Amino acid sequence: MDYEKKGSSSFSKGLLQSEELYQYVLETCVYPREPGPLKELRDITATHPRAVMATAPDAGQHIAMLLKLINAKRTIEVGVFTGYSLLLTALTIPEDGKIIAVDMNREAYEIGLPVIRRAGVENKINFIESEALPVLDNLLANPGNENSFDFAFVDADKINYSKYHERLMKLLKVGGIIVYDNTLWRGSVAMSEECTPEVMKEGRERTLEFNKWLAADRRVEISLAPLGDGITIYRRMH
Ligand SMILES: C[S@@+](CC[C@H](N)C(=O)[O-])C[C@H]1O[C@@H](n2cnc3c(N)ncnc32)[C@H](O)[C@@H]1O
Ligand SMILES: O=c1cc(-c2ccc(O)cc2)oc2c(O)c(O)ccc12
Repeated sequence: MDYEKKGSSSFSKGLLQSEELYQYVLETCVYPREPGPLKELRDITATHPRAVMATAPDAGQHIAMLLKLINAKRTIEVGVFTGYSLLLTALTIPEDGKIIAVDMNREAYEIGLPVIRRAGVENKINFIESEALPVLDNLLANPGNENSFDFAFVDADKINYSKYHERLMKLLKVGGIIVYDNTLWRGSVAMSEECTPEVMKEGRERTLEFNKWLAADRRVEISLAPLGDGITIYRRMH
C-alpha cells in the first residue's frame, strides 16, 4: 500500500488482503444498496483534498444496520467532516429521530449540507460547531440527558477517544451502542514500529493504547469489525 497517496482518489479504503477483494465487497454488497444521496455525497467528497477522512461505505453500511437493529432514535456524532456518516444516520433513523452532530470545523459540513437538504433530513440534525468535549460536558450538565441516547459514532481526534468514551457511557442508555472509527489505523496496529511509515506512527500508538484500554472495560460488550479502517462496536451492558 502506498501511504503517500493519502487523499488521492487511488487511496484504498479497505484492510482486506487485496484491493480486488475490497472492490468485490463494495461492488457486490455495498454500492448497489447505497442510497442515492449517500453516493452523491461520496462522489462530491472524493474531490476534497482530505477525502481519505470520510467514513468508508462498507463501514457505513454496517453502522446503518446497527442503527436499525436497535431502533436508534437519539444519536450523537463526533466528527462530521462532509457528513457521509451523518447523512447515513439521518437517512436511517425514524422521522422523529434526532442527531447531535459535533465538529470543530463547519467548512466541510457546508459541502455536504446541500445534499442533506435535498435528501429531506436536515430537520433531524442539530449541528454544533465546537470542540467535542465541551459539548458532551454540556449535555451531561443536564441530568435528563443521562442514559438517554441510543447510539454514538466517534470519528474525530484519536487522542480524546478515551475521554469521549467516559462521557458517552453516561449519556448512553443501557443497551446503547458506541462505534469508534479507525481502530485498525490502516492496518498499522499489527505492524512493528520499525515497519510503520513515519506518518502513521503517532496514530498507531494512540490506536494501540485506546484499543487495549477499551478491551479492558467490563461495562461493555465489544466487537472489532475490519470494515473500512476498522470500526469497534461497544454495547453498554449495565
Ligand atoms: C475523520 S473526519 C470525520 C469523517 C466523517 N465521519 C465522515 O463520514 O465523513 C474527522 C472530523 O473530526 C473533526 N474533529 C477533529 N478533532 C475534533 C475535536 N476535538 N472536536 C470536534 N471535532 C473534531 C475534524 O474537524 C474532522 O472534520
Ligand atoms: O488518514 C486517515 C485515514 C482514514 C481512513 C482510512 C481508511 C478508511 O477506510 C477510512 C478512513 O481516516 C482518517 C481519520 O478518520 C482521521 O480522523 C484522520 C486521518 C485519517
